[in-house]
Amino acid sequence: MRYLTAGESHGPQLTLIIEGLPSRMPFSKEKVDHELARRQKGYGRGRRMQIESDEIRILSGIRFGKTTGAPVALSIENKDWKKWTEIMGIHPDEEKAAKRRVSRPRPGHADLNGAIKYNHRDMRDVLERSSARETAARVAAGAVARQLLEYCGIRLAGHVVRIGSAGTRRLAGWTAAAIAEKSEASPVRCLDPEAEKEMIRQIDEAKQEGDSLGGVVEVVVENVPVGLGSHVHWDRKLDARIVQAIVSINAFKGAEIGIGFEAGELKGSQVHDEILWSEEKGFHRGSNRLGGFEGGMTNGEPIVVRGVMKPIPTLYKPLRSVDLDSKEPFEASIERSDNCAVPAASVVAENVVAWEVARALLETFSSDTAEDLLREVVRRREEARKF
Ligand SMILES: Cc1cc2nc3c(=O)[nH]c(=O)nc-3n(C[C@H](O)[C@H](O)[C@H](O)COP(=O)(O)O)c2cc1C
Ligand SMILES: C=C(O[C@@H]1CC(C(=O)O)=C[C@@H](OP(=O)(O)O)[C@H]1O)C(=O)O
Repeated sequence: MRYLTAGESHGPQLTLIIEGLPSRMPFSKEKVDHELARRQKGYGRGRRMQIESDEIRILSGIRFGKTTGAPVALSIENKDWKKWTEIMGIHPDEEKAAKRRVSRPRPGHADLNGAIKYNHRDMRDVLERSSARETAARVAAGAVARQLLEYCGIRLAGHVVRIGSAGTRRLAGWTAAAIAEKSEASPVRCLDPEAEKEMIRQIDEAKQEGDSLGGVVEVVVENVPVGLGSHVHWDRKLDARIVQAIVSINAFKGAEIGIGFEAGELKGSQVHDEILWSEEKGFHRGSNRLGGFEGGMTNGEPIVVRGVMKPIPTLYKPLRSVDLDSKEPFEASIERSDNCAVPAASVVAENVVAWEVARALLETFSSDTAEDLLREVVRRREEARKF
């Protein structure tokens, strides 16, 4: 299963094509729109999110609420586009476009590297595509994958564990359903009310100072069959593919599985999860510090993955940069921006993880129809329990 996205931040729409979904999978437009709406929310978002109201238009691959097995094409309209038609060159107004030409690279963005690489003197040709607007299409892809996971009884949830210096402790004993319910009720998608208060205070403080904040998000996937991914080759290791998916989200600088980087400070006996057996569960682990993976394969424990997002690079408090034409220094400042998008990015993280798990599911239990897939998943669960 694979997908492609196309679209600029201020172009007419985002386009998504998903290829390789099994046929007869129940498909709900409302569930995709629900994920898109979640991505738009969160404390710290800027004015653009008041303009957009993301929803998908189904263009192909779905009939009567089910996949047909053909490529699924979806689009998401950019409402803001109506104000950008001349500048974006769709109905060209060269004078207006020249006035809005971007010759001043913003630190922390793709602007300068992209301009040199693709030989653009107007960095709008870079920034339009490097914008995190594209994550709306990726969330739509994940929201479709999520419906396949749901069909196979696999549940997924995410939350924010850090914003600035405000953070929560590691979870113990939370189900995905409980994480989803509690995080949904929080403006910063945080499970701890004390940490939530401090996160909001720090976002406000940063905003007042014209600054921005990053943070850490966590995604948990439950009821995963044993053996997704593989130890046999580097690019089949599912933990590695999940890390890649997280770091591919705009502004994400790292990811860890389970206790991740903390493992470097501890002894082996404090890290590895002991293997237990019972009649009811079959083989299972006594703890889940390794986040559901050994040897690049799922071990049946929940997948736990964290990702770190840097602070938003566009600041009201200007940063020094140099003009492309004059080579004169200037101070980069802005018209509008998010000042913290960590809560929104946690929704993106959930959905890119959903995509990778669904992709691995289809590789392990290759099936033309959703019913065949479910049969294979149930069989693997049964075999693992009796092993
Ligand atoms: C949901 C989301 C919203 C974002 N909003 C903004 C924003 O409003 N302003 C901004 O400068 N960067 C924003 N970013 C981050 C930039 O897109 C990102 O830092 C930039 O494209 C450079 O990529 P890199 O940080 O991965 O190197 C956002 C990222 C995400 C995930
Ligand atoms: C449009 C979205 O986020 C945008 C991501 C973004 C960036 O530089 O990444 C910059 C801002 O765009 P604009 O300059 O149009 O306000 C955000 O609003 C979105 O998340 O849908």
